[in-house]
Amino acid sequence: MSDQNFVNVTGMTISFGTGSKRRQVVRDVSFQIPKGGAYGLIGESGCGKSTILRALAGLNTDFSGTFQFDGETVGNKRGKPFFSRVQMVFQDPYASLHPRKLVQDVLTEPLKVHGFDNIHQRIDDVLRAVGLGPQFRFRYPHELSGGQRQRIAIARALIIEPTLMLLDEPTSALDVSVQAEILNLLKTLREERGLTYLMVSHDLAVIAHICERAGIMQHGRVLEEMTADDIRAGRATADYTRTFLQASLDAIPSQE
Ligand SMILES: Nc1ncnc2c1ncn2[C@@H]1O[C@H](COP(=O)(O)OP(=O)(O)OP(=O)(O)O)[C@@H](O)[C@H]1O
Repeated sequence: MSDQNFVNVTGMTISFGTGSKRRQVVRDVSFQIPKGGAYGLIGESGCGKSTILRALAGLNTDFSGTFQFDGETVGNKRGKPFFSRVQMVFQDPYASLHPRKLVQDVLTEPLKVHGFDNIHQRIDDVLRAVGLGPQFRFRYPHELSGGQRQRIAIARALIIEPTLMLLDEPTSALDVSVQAEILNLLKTLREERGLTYLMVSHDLAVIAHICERAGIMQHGRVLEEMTADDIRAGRATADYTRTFLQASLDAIPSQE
């Protein structure tokens, strides 16, 4: 398979509940991401964005449709080789870091699981890569700001050198000024390491800053795909997208 389809999701449908309470929350969603590309899923709360990300990450394997990654169809069971290449960063850095673990331990764990050597060097390197010094090794999460915590969560994902990062609203729990710093960090890391991103957000400005293309979602469906330029220019085809864009356009910074 060519690099054009590093990630290829086809006809993904996800339901929750049983019997009369069964409800489809993701309906026939398809999208592709080239290697090194960044794709966004945007939509209002509850439209199914995180459910898609969780399914791709293997946190919910009960879906229909196919997920091909780097030329191979990913089955229901995700083994270690999959997680050494695909890592997820969650929305809330307060919830995602164990309160009683030193940063050093948080970063050592994935290295041990995936059999990496040179642990101390790798920790120093990844801390530098996310803009933190080696002294952060000996801090607990409660000694860190929200932005620093999210940098550690990104470092934890990055330290095993994945190729695909699944980013679930990685800045929405942060103050606005810190959001920009983390977005710029994600942008730099992607450029430096050739990472591929799938990012979920309800915020068009965030998506337009990071992604080249995005699917606009409503009620579990992708209504239309747009480029970041389309988003900035407010070029939408579907009525819902037009309204959604209009409400957010003022917040989108122009491309530098
Ligand atoms: N494990 C689950 N069991 C039942 N329903 C679920 C489950 N997970 C998600 N849902 C429902 O699926 C729908 C989509 O949720 P999802 O979290 O994917 O939305 P979202 O677009 O990411 O919104 P948000 O930004 O608020 O997280 C919601 O109605 C949610 O209540």
